[in-house]
Amino acid sequence: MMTAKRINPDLQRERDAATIDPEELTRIIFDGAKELDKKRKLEDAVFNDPDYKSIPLNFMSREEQYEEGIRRSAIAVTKKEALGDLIENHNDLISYNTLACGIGNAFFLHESMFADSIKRMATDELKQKMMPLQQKFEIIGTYAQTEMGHGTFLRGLETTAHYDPNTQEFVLNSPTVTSTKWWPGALGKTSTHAVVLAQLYTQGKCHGIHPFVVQLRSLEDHKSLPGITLGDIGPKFGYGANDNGFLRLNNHRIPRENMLMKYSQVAPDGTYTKPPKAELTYGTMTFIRSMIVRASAFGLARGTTIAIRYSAVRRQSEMRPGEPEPQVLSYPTQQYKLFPLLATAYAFFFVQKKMVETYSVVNQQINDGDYTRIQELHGLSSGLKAFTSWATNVGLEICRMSCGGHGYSMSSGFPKLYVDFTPNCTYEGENTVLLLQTARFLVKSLKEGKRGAKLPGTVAYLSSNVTELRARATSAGRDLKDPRLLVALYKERAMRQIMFASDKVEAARSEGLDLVGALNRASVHLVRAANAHSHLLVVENFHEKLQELKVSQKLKKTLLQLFQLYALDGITNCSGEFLEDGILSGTEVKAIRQYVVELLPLIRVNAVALVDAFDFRDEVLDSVLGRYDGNVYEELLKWALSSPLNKTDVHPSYDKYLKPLLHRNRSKL
Ligand SMILES: CCCCCCCCCCCCCC(=O)SCCNC(=O)CCNC(=O)[C@H](O)C(C)(C)COP(=O)(O)OP(=O)(O)OC[C@H]1O[C@@H](n2cnc3c(N)ncnc32)[C@H](O)[C@@H]1OP(=O)(O)O
Ligand SMILES: Cc1cc2nc3c(=O)[nH]c(=O)nc-3n(C[C@H](O)[C@H](O)[C@H](O)COP(=O)(O)OP(=O)(O)OC[C@H]3O[C@@H](n4cnc5c(N)ncnc54)[C@H](O)[C@@H]3O)c2cc1C
Repeated sequence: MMTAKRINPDLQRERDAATIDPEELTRIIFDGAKELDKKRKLEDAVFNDPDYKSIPLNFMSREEQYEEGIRRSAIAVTKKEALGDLIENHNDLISYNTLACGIGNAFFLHESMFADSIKRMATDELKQKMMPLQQKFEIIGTYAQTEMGHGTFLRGLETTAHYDPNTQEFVLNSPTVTSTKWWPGALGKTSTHAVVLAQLYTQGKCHGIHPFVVQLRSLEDHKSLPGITLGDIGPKFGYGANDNGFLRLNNHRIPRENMLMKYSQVAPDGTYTKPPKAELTYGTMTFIRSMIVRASAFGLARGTTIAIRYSAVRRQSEMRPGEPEPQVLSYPTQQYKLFPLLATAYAFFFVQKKMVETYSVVNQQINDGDYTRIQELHGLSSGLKAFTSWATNVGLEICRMSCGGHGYSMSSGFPKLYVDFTPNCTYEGENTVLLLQTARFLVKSLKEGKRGAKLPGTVAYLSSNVTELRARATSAGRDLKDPRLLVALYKERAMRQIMFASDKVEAARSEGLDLVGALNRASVHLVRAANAHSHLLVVENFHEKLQELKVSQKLKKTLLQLFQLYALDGITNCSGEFLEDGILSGTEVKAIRQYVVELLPLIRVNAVALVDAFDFRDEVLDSVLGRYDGNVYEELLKWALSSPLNKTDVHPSYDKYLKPLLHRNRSKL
């Protein structure tokens, strides 16, 4: 990671003063020395390969970005084969693709949602036919669910698949403008196939949305097939290299076997068999939601790395005449902007591990036909996806602004980081909608808990009552920095928010509203409750990790400080919810505000080491401000000089427009 170049002395001083060894922490983040070694070898394989060099994305047109994305994605597939053991699991594959494809992985959906849908929901016969083609990249697939008119409300999708028993085919149609599939990644120009979600009609009855494998383009010349109209939806906020697309189907026929029929079936004569659980169709979305928690951790880690390194290098404002200008990292207000986000990034790293573990356990149970934990997984993944992606989205903007003017330059890396991250709040389930799903599960769990039912792990606390929770908090003592007390406080806050929202639902019900109407009337409270619950899970999990980790005393102390900062700062940001039921007194909230300020200089000692521990190579960070060597100013100048506008001293527009303007009165003189 370290280059032979001179390290900026301010940054070097920060590293020399650190009390922790960042490498010890890096090994924890990346699941041990072996995995870390693999990650670094993968990075070497990509960054030492000249085929993966591109000119900066910011200097390319959209068409050039798309072509470059395809070029890199295609060579990544072939080069991957030579990497052997370096790609052992799904995480390795994602890491490799992210590195290799750089500006945009054209095959993300091919290897995730398309492959997962088939593995999860196809019959064995269809799997045997499709999976080798998918794995060998003889076809390219995507996931076409969202339509122009509906993304959230899946039951409202309008694409139809009518079964024709005479030919044993489904006939697919886009009956309205709003039924046009719209947004799916790699749909416009790249994919040859898609898993298409459509309303299934057989024997004159609609059975709701079901997934079908549909071929879109010829495997000979890549032309779209008859009955298929495809295209790119145009430039977006970000993701310039990706061809998010539209699709219209006009009497397009596919064989009956192309329906994903593991759980629900249409027999050759058209007889329909429903799935054991309708939600099984939604499993692929749950899988990606759990991955977005990981993306949130990495996104915030990247933003804080840039902002904290740059803040150590940047000096601004003589405090007293003649004194050296301080590093901006020395200002408490700068620390207050950045260190809670740094602590949040660590909290998210730990919770994403928990999310992935829970996902794989429950997913295995589902594969084995045990559906008892589907709802818990849905509540957990929806809540954590929304909670973490929103926090990262907000955090990245704070990081950018903390870099002053240079944060606004593309060279900072923030514009691309932000525009590519922010759709995590929208795709794979819009965040408000997902928190409402979590809340629905919480309200139900609270009710069941009151009836004495045994509740699953993440909501087990809802079978207690607030008096018990308060007693537990009291027995933890009243040291407001004690992790056990902090977890107990968050638990009571979540419980009370859930109770409050549930009471509002009940009140609306008693006024005669049906459940849906009552949930809608109480929805603002429900979102708050789901947020409080997800916040608790992050805090509680961080605390558990602190207890489990076998690390040096110095690192333990630093992680404890990060935990305290995360938990205490979280309280100050939502203090109303802790005050309104007397969970904390006004005096205690004021004390907590002061503790947050007191933690800042303690974290400062290790701030640079803590971001170094995220182990982003400069090529990955792609930021002049966040460089490991801190040589920001020299590189800013180089970056500007490489701008195409600076290719010539006099731009052609001078002769076209400026000269006629400037010289227009000359003849008159
Ligand atoms: C480093 C890592 C990199 C990673 C990078 C990532 C990049 C990613 C790139 C990605 C590119 C982007 C790719 C894309 O964007 S792909 C498109 C993604 N689209 C969406 O996510 C659509 C969001 N909408 C829905 O999911 C549903 O329609 C919702 C959930 C809103 C409502 O649904 P619906 O109106 O039908 O139903 P209902 O509310 O009456 O509820 C009915 C019942 O169903 C249960 N239920 C609902 N859902 C689930 C579930 N999943 N598991 C288990 N259960 C579930 C629910 O609890 C309820 O149960 P009950 O209460 O009745 O018992
Ligand atoms: C970059 C990107 C990539 C994408 N890739 C894919 C892909 O590969 N495949 C695919 O199928 N789709 C894809 N999508 C589509 C994406 O999944 C949807 O946009 C997303 O699910 C949100 O749905 P929507 O656009 O209908 O939003 P809407 O539901 O229209 O949301 C608009 C507003 O309405 C609110 N709202 C909606 N319903 C409710 C409710 N019930 N209660 C309260 N508030 C509500 C929302 O909170 C939001 O504020 C992609 C989108 C983007 C931006």
